[in-house]
Amino acid sequence: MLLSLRGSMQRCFWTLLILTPLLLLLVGLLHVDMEMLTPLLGGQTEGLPITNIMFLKTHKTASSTVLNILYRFAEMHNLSVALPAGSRFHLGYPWLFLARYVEGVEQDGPQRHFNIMCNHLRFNLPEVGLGACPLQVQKVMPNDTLYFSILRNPIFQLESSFTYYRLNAPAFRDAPSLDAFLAAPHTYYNQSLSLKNACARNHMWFDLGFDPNAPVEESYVRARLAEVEQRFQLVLIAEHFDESMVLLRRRLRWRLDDVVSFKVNSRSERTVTRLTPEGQERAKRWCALDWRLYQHFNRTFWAAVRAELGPRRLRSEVARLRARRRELAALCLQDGAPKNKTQITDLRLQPFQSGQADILGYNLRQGLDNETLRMCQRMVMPELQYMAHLYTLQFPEKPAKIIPFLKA
Ligand SMILES: Nc1ncnc2c1ncn2[C@@H]1O[C@H](COP(=O)(O)OS(=O)(=O)O)[C@@H](OP(=O)(O)O)[C@H]1O
Repeated sequence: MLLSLRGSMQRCFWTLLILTPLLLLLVGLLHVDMEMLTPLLGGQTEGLPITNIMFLKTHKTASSTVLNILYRFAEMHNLSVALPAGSRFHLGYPWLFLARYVEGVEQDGPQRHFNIMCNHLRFNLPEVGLGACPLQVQKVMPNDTLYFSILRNPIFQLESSFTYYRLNAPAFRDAPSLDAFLAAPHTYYNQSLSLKNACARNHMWFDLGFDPNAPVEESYVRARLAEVEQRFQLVLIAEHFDESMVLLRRRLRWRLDDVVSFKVNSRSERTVTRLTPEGQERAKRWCALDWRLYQHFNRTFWAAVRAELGPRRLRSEVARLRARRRELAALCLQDGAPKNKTQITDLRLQPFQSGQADILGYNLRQGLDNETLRMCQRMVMPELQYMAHLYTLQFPEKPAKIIPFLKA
Protein backbone atom coordinates (compact mmCIF):
# COMPACT_ATOMS: atom_id res chain seq x y z
CA MET A 1 0.00 0.00 0.00
CA LEU A 2 2.77 2.31 1.10
CA LEU A 3 4.85 1.24 -1.87
CA SER A 4 2.04 1.90 -4.34
CA LEU A 5 1.44 5.39 -2.78
CA ARG A 6 5.12 6.23 -3.12
CA GLY A 7 5.01 4.96 -6.74
CA SER A 8 2.09 7.17 -7.70
CA MET A 9 3.67 10.21 -6.00
CA GLN A 10 6.81 9.59 -8.01
CA ARG A 11 4.77 9.36 -11.24
CA CYS A 12 3.02 12.59 -10.34
CA PHE A 13 6.34 14.29 -9.68
CA TRP A 14 7.83 13.17 -13.05
CA THR A 15 4.66 14.09 -14.93
CA LEU A 16 4.73 17.57 -13.42
CA LEU A 17 8.44 17.92 -14.16
CA ILE A 18 7.87 17.13 -17.84
CA LEU A 19 4.60 19.02 -18.26
CA THR A 20 5.55 22.31 -16.57
CA PRO A 21 8.19 23.43 -19.11
CA LEU A 22 5.93 22.24 -21.94
CA LEU A 23 3.09 24.29 -20.53
CA LEU A 24 5.31 27.33 -20.14
CA LEU A 25 6.55 26.93 -23.72
CA LEU A 26 2.98 26.66 -24.98
CA VAL A 27 1.92 29.80 -23.11
CA GLY A 28 4.90 31.65 -24.58
CA LEU A 29 4.12 30.44 -28.08
CA LEU A 30 0.46 31.20 -27.74
CA HIS A 31 1.29 34.72 -26.65
CA VAL A 32 3.35 35.24 -29.81
CA ASP A 33 0.67 33.64 -31.93
CA MET A 34 -2.07 35.72 -30.39
CA GLU A 35 -0.09 38.85 -31.28
CA MET A 36 0.39 37.59 -34.81
CA LEU A 37 -3.25 36.62 -35.09
CA THR A 38 -4.58 39.91 -33.77
CA PRO A 39 -4.60 41.62 -37.17
CA LEU A 40 -6.56 38.72 -38.60
CA LEU A 41 -9.01 38.63 -35.75
CA GLY A 42 -9.36 42.33 -35.09
CA GLY A 43 -9.00 45.82 -36.56
CA GLN A 44 -6.51 45.67 -39.40
CA THR A 45 -8.05 43.31 -41.92
CA GLU A 46 -11.58 43.84 -40.77
CA GLY A 47 -13.54 45.70 -43.40
CA LEU A 48 -12.50 47.03 -46.76
CA PRO A 49 -9.35 49.07 -47.35
CA ILE A 50 -9.86 52.79 -46.78
CA THR A 51 -9.76 54.68 -50.05
CA ASN A 52 -11.01 58.18 -49.17
CA ILE A 53 -7.96 59.93 -47.84
CA MET A 54 -6.77 63.48 -47.27
CA PHE A 55 -3.04 63.77 -46.60
CA LEU A 56 -1.82 67.20 -45.54
CA LYS A 57 1.54 67.34 -47.28
CA THR A 58 3.67 69.38 -44.91
CA HIS A 59 7.03 70.65 -46.19
CA LYS A 60 10.37 68.91 -45.78
CA THR A 61 8.93 66.12 -43.67
CA ALA A 62 9.28 63.03 -45.93
CA SER A 63 5.89 63.98 -47.37
CA SER A 64 6.94 63.28 -50.99
CA THR A 65 7.66 59.68 -50.04
CA VAL A 66 4.16 59.45 -48.55
CA LEU A 67 2.72 61.11 -51.67
CA ASN A 68 4.42 58.48 -53.83
CA ILE A 69 2.71 55.77 -51.77
CA LEU A 70 -0.68 57.43 -52.19
CA TYR A 71 -0.24 58.08 -55.92
CA ARG A 72 0.72 54.46 -56.52
CA PHE A 73 -2.28 53.20 -54.58
CA ALA A 74 -4.57 55.57 -56.48
CA GLU A 75 -3.20 54.49 -59.84
CA MET A 76 -3.30 50.79 -59.04
CA HIS A 77 -6.93 50.95 -57.84
CA ASN A 78 -8.16 53.46 -60.38
CA LEU A 79 -8.99 56.04 -57.71
CA SER A 80 -9.36 59.73 -58.47
CA VAL A 81 -6.91 62.23 -57.06
CA ALA A 82 -7.77 65.87 -56.33
CA LEU A 83 -5.00 67.33 -58.50
CA PRO A 84 -3.98 70.98 -58.94
CA ALA A 85 -6.00 72.75 -61.62
CA GLY A 86 -4.54 73.75 -64.98
CA SER A 87 -0.80 74.15 -65.17
CA ARG A 88 -0.30 74.43 -61.39
CA PHE A 89 1.79 72.01 -59.33
CA HIS A 90 0.21 72.65 -55.95
CA LEU A 91 -3.23 73.40 -54.54
CA GLY A 92 -2.88 77.17 -54.24
CA TYR A 93 0.06 77.18 -51.81
CA PRO A 94 0.97 79.39 -49.94
CA TRP A 95 -2.54 80.81 -49.97
CA LEU A 96 -5.16 79.10 -47.85
CA PHE A 97 -6.73 76.22 -49.74
CA LEU A 98 -9.88 76.83 -51.76
CA ALA A 99 -11.91 74.11 -53.43
CA ARG A 100 -11.53 75.77 -56.82
CA TYR A 101 -7.78 75.05 -56.82
CA VAL A 102 -8.69 71.42 -57.61
CA GLU A 103 -9.05 70.40 -61.26
CA GLY A 104 -12.62 69.34 -62.00
CA VAL A 105 -14.29 71.18 -59.13
CA GLU A 106 -16.91 73.41 -60.69
CA GLN A 107 -18.41 76.21 -58.64
CA ASP A 108 -22.03 75.34 -59.46
CA GLY A 109 -21.65 72.28 -61.68
CA PRO A 110 -22.11 68.61 -60.78
CA GLN A 111 -19.77 67.49 -58.01
CA ARG A 112 -16.97 65.21 -59.12
CA HIS A 113 -15.99 62.43 -56.72
CA PHE A 114 -12.44 62.44 -55.39
CA ASN A 115 -10.80 59.72 -53.31
CA ILE A 116 -7.38 61.10 -52.50
CA MET A 117 -6.05 64.58 -51.88
CA CYS A 118 -2.34 64.82 -51.15
CA ASN A 119 -0.65 67.74 -52.94
CA HIS A 120 0.88 70.67 -51.12
CA LEU A 121 -1.79 73.02 -49.78
CA ARG A 122 -2.21 75.32 -46.83
CA PHE A 123 -4.91 73.80 -44.69
CA ASN A 124 -7.56 76.19 -43.53
CA LEU A 125 -8.69 75.02 -40.15
CA PRO A 126 -10.64 78.10 -39.14
CA GLU A 127 -9.05 79.46 -36.00
CA VAL A 128 -12.48 80.55 -34.73
CA GLY A 129 -13.48 76.95 -34.17
CA LEU A 130 -14.39 73.82 -36.07
CA GLY A 131 -17.87 73.33 -37.41
CA ALA A 132 -18.70 77.01 -37.85
CA CYS A 133 -18.47 76.60 -41.62
CA PRO A 134 -17.51 73.61 -43.74
CA LEU A 135 -13.82 73.42 -44.51
CA GLN A 136 -12.90 74.07 -48.13
CA VAL A 137 -11.34 70.60 -48.13
CA GLN A 138 -14.72 69.12 -47.12
CA LYS A 139 -16.27 70.66 -50.20
CA VAL A 140 -14.02 68.39 -52.25
CA MET A 141 -13.59 65.26 -50.15
CA PRO A 142 -16.31 62.81 -49.06
CA ASN A 143 -17.57 62.83 -45.47
CA ASP A 144 -15.92 59.54 -44.56
CA THR A 145 -12.44 60.76 -45.55
CA LEU A 146 -9.55 59.79 -43.30
CA TYR A 147 -7.32 62.81 -42.60
CA PHE A 148 -3.65 62.34 -41.80
CA SER A 149 -0.39 64.27 -41.91
CA ILE A 150 3.28 63.98 -41.02
CA LEU A 151 5.63 66.12 -38.91
CA ARG A 152 9.40 66.22 -38.49
CA ASN A 153 11.66 67.51 -35.75
CA PRO A 154 11.70 71.27 -36.53
CA ILE A 155 15.48 71.47 -36.11
CA PHE A 156 16.02 69.14 -39.09
CA GLN A 157 12.95 70.38 -40.94
CA LEU A 158 14.31 73.94 -40.78
CA GLU A 159 17.76 72.86 -41.87
CA SER A 160 16.30 71.02 -44.87
CA SER A 161 14.15 74.08 -45.74
CA PHE A 162 17.12 76.44 -45.43
CA THR A 163 19.12 74.56 -48.04
CA TYR A 164 16.16 73.90 -50.34
CA TYR A 165 14.57 77.37 -50.26
CA ARG A 166 17.82 79.30 -49.92
CA LEU A 167 17.28 81.23 -53.12
CA ASN A 168 13.49 81.65 -52.83
CA ALA A 169 12.86 82.94 -49.33
CA PRO A 170 13.97 86.56 -48.70
CA ALA A 171 14.72 85.62 -45.07
CA PHE A 172 17.26 82.99 -46.10
CA ARG A 173 18.79 84.67 -49.14
CA ASP A 174 21.08 87.07 -47.30
CA ALA A 175 21.98 84.89 -44.33
CA PRO A 176 25.48 83.44 -44.65
CA SER A 177 24.46 80.23 -42.87
CA LEU A 178 21.58 78.83 -40.86
CA ASP A 179 23.59 79.23 -37.67
CA ALA A 180 24.10 82.92 -38.54
CA PHE A 181 20.40 83.29 -39.37
CA LEU A 182 19.37 81.76 -36.04
CA ALA A 183 21.80 83.95 -34.10
CA ALA A 184 19.95 87.08 -35.32
CA PRO A 185 16.76 85.99 -37.14
CA HIS A 186 15.10 89.41 -37.05
CA THR A 187 17.96 90.86 -39.11
CA TYR A 188 16.88 88.67 -42.01
CA TYR A 189 13.23 87.86 -41.36
CA ASN A 190 10.63 90.42 -42.34
CA GLN A 191 7.31 89.43 -40.78
CA SER A 192 5.27 91.43 -43.28
CA LEU A 193 6.55 89.14 -46.04
CA SER A 194 5.12 86.14 -44.23
CA LEU A 195 3.84 84.34 -47.36
CA LYS A 196 7.22 84.59 -49.06
CA ASN A 197 8.97 83.65 -45.84
CA ALA A 198 6.62 80.81 -44.93
CA CYS A 199 9.48 78.33 -44.93
CA ALA A 200 11.61 80.40 -42.56
CA ARG A 201 9.58 80.10 -39.37
CA ASN A 202 7.14 77.51 -38.01
CA HIS A 203 6.64 76.08 -41.47
CA MET A 204 4.52 73.12 -40.35
CA TRP A 205 2.34 75.40 -38.21
CA PHE A 206 1.87 77.57 -41.31
CA ASP A 207 0.98 74.53 -43.46
CA LEU A 208 -1.79 73.73 -40.99
CA GLY A 209 -3.20 77.16 -41.70
CA PHE A 210 -2.11 78.87 -38.48
CA ASP A 211 -0.16 82.08 -37.91
CA PRO A 212 3.59 81.30 -37.81
CA ASN A 213 4.29 84.56 -35.93
CA ALA A 214 1.68 84.12 -33.21
CA PRO A 215 2.93 84.52 -29.64
CA VAL A 216 3.50 81.16 -27.96
CA GLU A 217 0.75 81.53 -25.39
CA GLU A 218 -0.34 78.38 -23.65
CA SER A 219 -4.09 78.72 -24.25
CA TYR A 220 -3.56 79.59 -27.94
CA VAL A 221 -1.20 76.67 -28.52
CA ARG A 222 -3.42 74.17 -26.71
CA ALA A 223 -6.49 75.29 -28.64
CA ARG A 224 -4.70 74.85 -31.99
CA LEU A 225 -3.31 71.44 -31.01
CA ALA A 226 -6.80 70.34 -30.04
CA GLU A 227 -8.14 71.47 -33.41
CA VAL A 228 -5.49 69.50 -35.27
CA GLU A 229 -6.18 66.46 -33.12
CA GLN A 230 -9.89 66.76 -33.81
CA ARG A 231 -9.46 67.01 -37.58
CA PHE A 232 -6.58 64.57 -38.22
CA GLN A 233 -7.10 60.96 -37.20
CA LEU A 234 -3.41 60.29 -37.54
CA VAL A 235 -0.24 62.38 -37.39
CA LEU A 236 2.91 60.52 -38.41
CA ILE A 237 6.50 61.29 -37.48
CA ALA A 238 9.22 61.46 -40.14
CA GLU A 239 12.00 60.36 -37.75
CA HIS A 240 10.05 57.13 -37.25
CA PHE A 241 9.05 56.67 -40.83
CA ASP A 242 8.84 52.89 -40.84
CA GLU A 243 6.86 52.75 -37.60
CA SER A 244 4.63 55.42 -39.14
CA MET A 245 4.03 53.26 -42.19
CA VAL A 246 3.13 50.29 -40.00
CA LEU A 247 0.54 52.37 -38.17
CA LEU A 248 -0.74 53.93 -41.40
CA ARG A 249 -1.12 50.52 -43.04
CA ARG A 250 -3.10 49.29 -40.06
CA ARG A 251 -5.43 52.29 -40.08
CA LEU A 252 -5.94 52.15 -43.85
CA ARG A 253 -6.27 48.34 -43.88
CA TRP A 254 -3.84 48.14 -46.78
CA ARG A 255 -1.40 45.38 -47.79
CA LEU A 256 2.27 45.48 -46.91
CA ASP A 257 3.39 46.28 -50.47
CA ASP A 258 1.09 49.30 -50.54
CA VAL A 259 3.22 51.11 -47.96
CA VAL A 260 6.69 49.96 -49.00
CA SER A 261 8.61 52.87 -50.51
CA PHE A 262 12.04 54.20 -51.38
CA LYS A 263 13.12 57.46 -49.83
CA VAL A 264 12.46 60.25 -52.34
CA ASN A 265 13.43 63.92 -52.36
CA SER A 266 16.44 63.37 -50.09
CA ARG A 267 19.62 65.43 -50.25
CA SER A 268 23.13 64.17 -50.85
CA GLU A 269 25.26 64.15 -47.69
CA ARG A 270 27.33 66.91 -49.28
CA THR A 271 24.44 69.37 -49.05
CA VAL A 272 23.33 68.51 -45.52
CA THR A 273 24.74 70.81 -42.84
CA ARG A 274 24.71 70.18 -39.12
CA LEU A 275 23.65 72.93 -36.75
CA THR A 276 25.82 73.57 -33.71
CA PRO A 277 24.21 72.53 -30.38
CA GLU A 278 23.58 76.22 -29.71
CA GLY A 279 22.01 76.60 -33.17
CA GLN A 280 19.73 73.65 -32.43
CA GLU A 281 18.49 75.29 -29.23
CA ARG A 282 17.92 78.53 -31.14
CA ALA A 283 15.98 76.66 -33.83
CA LYS A 284 13.67 75.26 -31.14
CA ARG A 285 13.07 78.76 -29.79
CA TRP A 286 12.68 80.39 -33.23
CA CYS A 287 10.23 77.70 -34.31
CA ALA A 288 8.64 77.31 -30.88
CA LEU A 289 5.17 76.68 -32.32
CA ASP A 290 6.49 73.88 -34.54
CA TRP A 291 8.43 72.54 -31.57
CA ARG A 292 5.25 72.35 -29.48
CA LEU A 293 3.40 70.78 -32.40
CA TYR A 294 6.09 68.17 -32.90
CA GLN A 295 6.42 67.30 -29.21
CA HIS A 296 2.68 66.92 -28.83
CA PHE A 297 2.17 64.69 -31.85
CA ASN A 298 5.29 62.68 -31.15
CA ARG A 299 3.58 61.75 -27.88
CA THR A 300 0.21 60.95 -29.47
CA PHE A 301 1.97 58.92 -32.17
CA TRP A 302 3.70 56.65 -29.65
CA ALA A 303 0.55 56.38 -27.57
CA ALA A 304 -1.31 55.14 -30.67
CA VAL A 305 1.50 52.70 -31.51
CA ARG A 306 1.45 51.32 -27.96
CA ALA A 307 -2.32 51.04 -27.89
CA GLU A 308 -2.74 49.45 -31.31
CA LEU A 309 0.35 47.36 -31.86
CA GLY A 310 2.46 46.75 -28.80
CA PRO A 311 6.27 46.49 -28.95
CA ARG A 312 6.62 42.94 -30.22
CA ARG A 313 4.22 43.30 -33.10
CA LEU A 314 5.63 46.72 -33.98
CA ARG A 315 9.13 45.20 -34.19
CA SER A 316 8.00 42.32 -36.35
CA GLU A 317 6.00 44.53 -38.73
CA VAL A 318 8.81 47.05 -39.08
CA ALA A 319 11.20 44.16 -39.81
CA ARG A 320 8.82 42.82 -42.48
CA LEU A 321 8.52 46.27 -44.07
CA ARG A 322 12.30 46.72 -44.17
CA ALA A 323 12.89 43.24 -45.55
CA ARG A 324 10.42 43.88 -48.35
CA ARG A 325 12.04 47.26 -49.10
CA ARG A 326 15.44 45.55 -49.34
CA GLU A 327 13.96 42.95 -51.68
CA LEU A 328 12.43 45.61 -53.94
CA ALA A 329 15.60 47.72 -53.88
CA ALA A 330 17.60 44.71 -55.06
CA LEU A 331 15.01 44.07 -57.77
CA CYS A 332 14.50 47.65 -59.01
CA LEU A 333 17.48 49.87 -58.28
CA GLN A 334 20.82 50.14 -59.98
CA ASP A 335 23.36 49.47 -57.20
CA GLY A 336 20.44 49.55 -54.75
CA ALA A 337 21.25 53.18 -53.97
CA PRO A 338 20.12 56.75 -54.81
CA LYS A 339 21.98 58.82 -57.42
CA ASN A 340 22.58 62.49 -57.93
CA LYS A 341 21.17 64.47 -60.83
CA THR A 342 24.15 64.04 -63.13
CA GLN A 343 24.08 60.26 -62.71
CA ILE A 344 20.39 59.83 -63.53
CA THR A 345 20.15 58.72 -67.14
CA ASP A 346 16.36 58.73 -67.63
CA LEU A 347 15.16 62.36 -67.62
CA ARG A 348 11.70 61.27 -66.50
CA LEU A 349 13.22 60.03 -63.26
CA GLN A 350 15.20 63.18 -62.50
CA PRO A 351 13.91 65.01 -59.44
CA PHE A 352 13.37 68.78 -59.39
CA GLN A 353 16.41 70.59 -57.95
CA SER A 354 16.12 73.64 -55.72
CA GLY A 355 18.35 76.09 -53.89
CA GLN A 356 21.63 74.60 -52.74
CA ALA A 357 20.18 71.15 -52.23
CA ASP A 358 21.46 68.28 -54.32
CA ILE A 359 18.27 66.23 -54.57
CA LEU A 360 18.78 62.54 -55.19
CA GLY A 361 16.83 60.17 -57.40
CA TYR A 362 17.29 56.68 -58.81
CA ASN A 363 18.40 54.72 -61.86
CA LEU A 364 16.60 51.47 -62.48
CA ARG A 365 18.28 48.14 -63.14
CA GLN A 366 18.64 47.16 -66.77
CA GLY A 367 16.73 44.27 -68.27
CA LEU A 368 13.57 44.34 -66.16
CA ASP A 369 10.51 42.74 -67.71
CA ASN A 370 7.71 45.15 -68.62
CA GLU A 371 5.52 44.57 -65.59
CA THR A 372 8.40 44.85 -63.12
CA LEU A 373 9.71 47.91 -64.94
CA ARG A 374 6.36 49.69 -64.57
CA MET A 375 6.16 48.82 -60.88
CA CYS A 376 9.73 50.02 -60.24
CA GLN A 377 9.22 53.21 -62.27
CA ARG A 378 6.25 54.15 -60.12
CA MET A 379 8.26 53.67 -56.95
CA VAL A 380 10.98 56.10 -58.01
CA MET A 381 8.98 58.56 -60.09
CA PRO A 382 9.52 62.08 -58.71
CA GLU A 383 6.50 64.00 -57.52
CA LEU A 384 6.11 66.40 -60.47
CA GLN A 385 6.42 63.72 -63.12
CA TYR A 386 3.97 61.45 -61.27
CA MET A 387 1.48 64.29 -60.86
CA ALA A 388 1.68 65.13 -64.58
CA HIS A 389 1.19 61.44 -65.40
CA LEU A 390 -1.92 61.13 -63.19
CA TYR A 391 -3.29 64.40 -64.55
CA THR A 392 -3.12 63.09 -68.11
CA LEU A 393 -4.78 59.83 -67.05
CA GLN A 394 -7.60 61.66 -65.26
CA PHE A 395 -8.06 64.54 -67.69
CA PRO A 396 -7.03 63.27 -71.14
CA GLU A 397 -9.06 66.06 -72.76
CA LYS A 398 -7.02 68.82 -71.05
CA PRO A 399 -3.56 70.05 -72.06
CA ALA A 400 -0.88 68.01 -70.30
CA LYS A 401 1.07 69.61 -67.44
CA ILE A 402 4.40 70.93 -68.60
CA ILE A 403 7.37 70.43 -66.29
CA PRO A 404 9.70 73.32 -67.21
CA PHE A 405 13.00 71.73 -66.16
CA LEU A 406 12.33 68.67 -68.34
CA LYS A 407 11.96 70.82 -71.45
CA ALA A 408 15.57 72.01 -71.42
N1 LIG B 1 11.47 57.57 -45.72
C1 LIG B 1 11.99 58.67 -45.20
N2 LIG B 1 12.39 58.70 -43.93
C2 LIG B 1 12.93 59.83 -43.40
N3 LIG B 1 13.13 60.98 -44.10
C3 LIG B 1 12.74 60.98 -45.38
C4 LIG B 1 12.14 59.85 -45.99
N4 LIG B 1 11.85 60.18 -47.24
C5 LIG B 1 12.25 61.45 -47.42
N5 LIG B 1 12.80 61.93 -46.30
C6 LIG B 1 13.38 63.27 -46.09
O1 LIG B 1 12.34 64.24 -46.18
C7 LIG B 1 12.87 65.44 -46.76
C8 LIG B 1 12.04 65.83 -47.97
O2 LIG B 1 10.77 66.13 -47.49
P1 LIG B 1 9.54 66.42 -48.44
O3 LIG B 1 9.44 65.38 -49.47
O4 LIG B 1 8.38 66.60 -47.53
O5 LIG B 1 9.94 67.81 -49.10
S1 LIG B 1 9.02 68.78 -49.98
O6 LIG B 1 8.44 69.76 -49.07
O7 LIG B 1 7.99 68.01 -50.65
O8 LIG B 1 9.96 69.41 -50.93
C9 LIG B 1 14.30 65.14 -47.10
O9 LIG B 1 15.07 65.60 -46.00
P2 LIG B 1 16.51 66.25 -46.22
O10 LIG B 1 17.33 65.21 -46.94
O11 LIG B 1 16.98 66.52 -44.82
O12 LIG B 1 16.32 67.47 -47.02
C10 LIG B 1 14.33 63.64 -47.19
O13 LIG B 1 15.62 63.09 -46.95
